[in-house]
Amino acid sequence: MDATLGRLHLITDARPGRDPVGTVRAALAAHAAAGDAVRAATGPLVVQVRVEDDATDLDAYQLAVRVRELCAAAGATCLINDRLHVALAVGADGGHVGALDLPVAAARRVLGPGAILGATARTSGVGRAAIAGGASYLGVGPCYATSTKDGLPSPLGPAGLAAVTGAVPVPVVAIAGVTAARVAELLAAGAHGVAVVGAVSGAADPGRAVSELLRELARAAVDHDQRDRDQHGRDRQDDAEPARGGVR
Ligand SMILES: Cc1ncc(COP(=O)(O)OP(=O)(O)O)c(N)n1
Ligand SMILES: Cc1ncsc1CCOP(=O)(O)O
Ligand SMILES: [Mg+2]
Repeated sequence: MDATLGRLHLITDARPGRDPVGTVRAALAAHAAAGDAVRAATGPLVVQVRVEDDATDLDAYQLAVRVRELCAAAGATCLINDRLHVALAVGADGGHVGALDLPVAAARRVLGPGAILGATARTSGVGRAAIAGGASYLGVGPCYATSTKDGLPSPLGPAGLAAVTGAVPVPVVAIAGVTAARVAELLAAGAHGVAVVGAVSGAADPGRAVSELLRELARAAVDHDQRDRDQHGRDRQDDAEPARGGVR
């Protein structure tokens, strides 16, 4: 697992009437104000710059420049959705591609070996192919119904998510319809983290929404690590004990 990939991915909401830069500022402030334990468990905030499909490259670039500056000053990770030339132009940490974007292997060639590269996958087969092409994490969804993107297939739910997380060796970020209340079940299904648009952009207080998401992610990650340690402890004990009826 990539230890440096943060668990909370905030995707910008660039629909008319939204304030993506203000929301990013509020999110970065909430992350900075979170306790040390929460920040240690959740890692750096990841901000993914996503604009509407019909936005111009100039719009995308101008938003990306501002978000990249804010992220750099705060130690956050900045990724660019779809438009990898914009990622290169602003010096982002990486990018995210899906089925209608550059193929993953081509995206890897564009971004170079050191960049973070996310790829969308709804199945383990697509996920494995993306990893073979150079993806460093997978965005898996829609996990639940969402109102911020049209035309998606039916939601995978935690069971569909688990079918992917159980089959791949890279961090999985659960997306669509994610709320703080759903974080625990998503991490229990094997997700490393979550990506959100509406839960933060549509909140009355985006900073507070980020604080709640971080708190739930930290709690679930710590629970999950503890379960892992317990399980490995049991495995070690089982290995040490001779099989029943065996020679003692
Ligand atoms: C973390 C994460 N997961 C999935 C997506 C969706 O990417 P894609 O399928 O290419 O759809 P668009 O976002 O480009 O409309 C994502 N952006 N981030
Ligand atoms: C970009 C994207 N891809 C799948 S859902 C989505 C938007 C995020 O969904 P939500 O607003 O429900 O967090
Ligand atoms: Mg895309």
